[in-house]
Amino acid sequence: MSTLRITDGQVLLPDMRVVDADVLVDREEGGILDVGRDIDADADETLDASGGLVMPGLVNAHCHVAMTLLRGYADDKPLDAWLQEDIWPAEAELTAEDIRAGAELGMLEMIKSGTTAFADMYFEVPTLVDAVDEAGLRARVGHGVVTVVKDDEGAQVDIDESLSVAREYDGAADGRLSTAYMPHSLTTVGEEYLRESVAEAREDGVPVHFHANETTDEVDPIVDERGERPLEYADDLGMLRPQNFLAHCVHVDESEIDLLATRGAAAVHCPASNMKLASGMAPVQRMLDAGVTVGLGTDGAASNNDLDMFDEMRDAAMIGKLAADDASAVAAGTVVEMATRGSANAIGVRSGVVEPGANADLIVLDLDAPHLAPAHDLVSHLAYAARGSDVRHTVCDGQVLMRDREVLTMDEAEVKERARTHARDLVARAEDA
Ligand SMILES: N[C@@H](CCSC[C@H]1O[C@@H](n2cnc3c(=O)[nH]cnc32)[C@H](O)[C@@H]1O)C(=O)O
Ligand SMILES: [Zn+2]
Repeated sequence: MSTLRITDGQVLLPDMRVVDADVLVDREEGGILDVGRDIDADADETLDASGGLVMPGLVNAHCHVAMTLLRGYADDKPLDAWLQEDIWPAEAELTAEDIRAGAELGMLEMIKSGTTAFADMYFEVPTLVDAVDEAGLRARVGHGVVTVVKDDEGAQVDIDESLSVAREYDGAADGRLSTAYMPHSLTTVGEEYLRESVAEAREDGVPVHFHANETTDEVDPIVDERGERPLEYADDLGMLRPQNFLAHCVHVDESEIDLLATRGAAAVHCPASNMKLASGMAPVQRMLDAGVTVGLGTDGAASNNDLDMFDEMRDAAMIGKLAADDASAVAAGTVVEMATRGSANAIGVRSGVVEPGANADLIVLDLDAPHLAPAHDLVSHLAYAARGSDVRHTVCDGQVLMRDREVLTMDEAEVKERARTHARDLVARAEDA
């Protein structure tokens, strides 16, 4: 066996207690072996965590990672106009090389800000799979399907692509990659297409991930046309099942919250995107109280505009209190749980906790910054004061991806330069089209 020992730090345990301990990791299997003060083992590699907090890597449960290329390209518009006027025309020009450049930039940002696993809905999944493999992260990936603007043949091609990449790449990158079938939303994919394709995914045991109840503009037409709530419709289509996870869930009523809880489908809260597009305030505390699994995601960088999950935790706590009109709602421990175990459960990976048997997806946060002094309560700091730039080391699947703020799996300067070039050319093509 080959081992990694993370030494001399404090460790955040699954019950949110912080203790002085080392963590021993199996580098080959990529799992956590032991957590404790007196582990009796010589390790092949060590990582110094003195003055730091060892904690689970954050899990970004809803993202479009290559959208980093469109960061700052179109802001200050509601969802509909933003997608139709700016984002979709630009995305129509995307090439596989663009996706690769954008995905590498996004993963560089994730590794540097302490995210070790993510769920991604986008195009050119085989290219993303390669990029994830090289970056060393863990991901559940899928091809986003939109049928409404396509003829029947085009719609079928899109669906087949999504189902076939889900089948083909599950378990790739030494098991760090998993997949899902990803119809974009209940309004952008037609009913018959959804009914058939979701049944097919289910037969194959493939999870389903989609955007749901993000804006009232998306909810109202379903209610008007069908006389039922969107999640009742989704349930009728077989889309609310335990492995499945829904992005946003902003405008959900009590009956829909109950449906999520009883069916066991997870919600992924995306507070920054919901605020920026003025989509609304998700009833996060009510979903948690009802027993819904809630994860946390950034959504794409074009509606956030970064992929820093520490930012997202703070946003979730803040908007969660406003939504509940209660300062005790969505408390510090709740958002930390949401960004770690909640997200991991939502996307179906055994990460998000520092305990023996879990995936060795860990980060070490440097506690030395002025904004982290004094240290009355480290869980409070994680939710309200820490930043992605406080992350010192990042480990995924037992491999050190960043040591002392140096990313080992990518050339940072090259990745940034390539992304700048691809973004500039992409926007020029979109504006010529
Ligand atoms: N194959 C589809 C693409 C779907 S990928 C997923 C899509 O989600 C879009 N997207 C990004 N953020 C959001 C959001 O907040 N709500 C809904 N869609 C979003 C993103 O721009 C991308 O087009 C097609 O042919 O158009
Ligand atoms: Zn999204």
